[in-house]
Amino acid sequence: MDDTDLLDILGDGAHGYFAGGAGDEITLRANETSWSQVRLAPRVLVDVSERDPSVTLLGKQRPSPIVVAPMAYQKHVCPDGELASARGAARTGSGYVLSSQTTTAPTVVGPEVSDPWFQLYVFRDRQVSLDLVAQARESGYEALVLTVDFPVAGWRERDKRTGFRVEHPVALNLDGPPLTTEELFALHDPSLTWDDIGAFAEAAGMPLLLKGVLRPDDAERAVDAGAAGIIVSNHGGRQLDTVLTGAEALPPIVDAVAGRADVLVDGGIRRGWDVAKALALGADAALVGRPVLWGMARGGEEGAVAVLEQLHAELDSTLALLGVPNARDLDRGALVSQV
Ligand SMILES: Cc1cc2nc3c(=O)[nH]c(=O)nc-3n(C[C@H](O)[C@H](O)[C@H](O)COP(=O)(O)O)c2cc1C
Ligand SMILES: CCCCCCC(=O)C(=O)O
Repeated sequence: MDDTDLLDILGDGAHGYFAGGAGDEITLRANETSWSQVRLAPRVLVDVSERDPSVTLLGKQRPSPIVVAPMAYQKHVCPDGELASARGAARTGSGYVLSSQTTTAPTVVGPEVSDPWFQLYVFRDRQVSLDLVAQARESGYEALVLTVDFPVAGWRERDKRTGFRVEHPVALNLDGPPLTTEELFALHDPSLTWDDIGAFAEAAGMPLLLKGVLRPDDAERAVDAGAAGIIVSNHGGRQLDTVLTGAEALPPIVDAVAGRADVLVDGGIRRGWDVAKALALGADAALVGRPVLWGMARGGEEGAVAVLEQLHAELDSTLALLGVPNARDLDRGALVSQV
């Protein structure tokens, strides 16, 4: 996809922050290529005249397996910020996760989309995080996504070069001039451990998902700690460079979890057939990040809708051509290694 216009639209600082990854950006690139290396094995002569992309998530039927990933500071992408992405999700039947680094209040975004989830970071001032949990619960969010792959920020050379400064996330109630990403990231609590997860699960009062898990043993520990779901993710290649990709990490995690919790995946999902591959490898849903931001940068809410509509149309085409008309029937039998 030609994205040379994005640098002009966003400028060097914002473009570097939103598009960039950690280190040499090896994982950032691998995220996309590893989906393209998973090969589909279509079945022929199947009646595909009716297709159904719906899936079950947290015990509830959802119209789509596509979920908009939590992403920070969206007013730097387009003036409507998180309202544009949330409305895009609502208009296309996609799921939606609001970042705790939102530039639009959770109370304002929540009513725009059905069954939104709220993503949480744990700050050094734990009360700030607990207040956010209470706010999410009172605003009707369906689930809490606790991101666990950010004890410290990744080594992000683009941000170091540009010194990009961020409009304050509304949920943090900060005064004063905009901060650099490094200053904001320093608010994180690097001492968070498994011992703390139970307390957050209890405070949540709603299903808890852990986002940023890449190992089967950690996934099992998350389930034992009470997680209702796991999001297999390397944070879009923005944390530790050269780690494994979502496509690589997913199958052993699905096997380890063995149906005891929902498993979602993200990183580099760019096409509807990537979504189908994620489901075939055992995911219950797939999150999409940057493509939604690029739609917003080009066309605000309409741009987000266009990106999500295209992903859904590609998924529909994949279900038909693969000979698996119902997304919930996708399994490893649809992949080359199983033929
Ligand atoms: C600009 C940007 C900001 C992000 N902010 C958050 C965040 O606030 N919380 C979080 O859990 N993940 C955050 N992520 C990670 C995404 O939720 C997701 O894991 C990743 O973007 C998926 O990869 P993709 O962009 O290749 O689709 C962010 C990603 C990007 C690109
Ligand atoms: C306390 C600020 C943390 C913001 C992290 C946003 C993010 O996840 C990312 O940039 O990646």
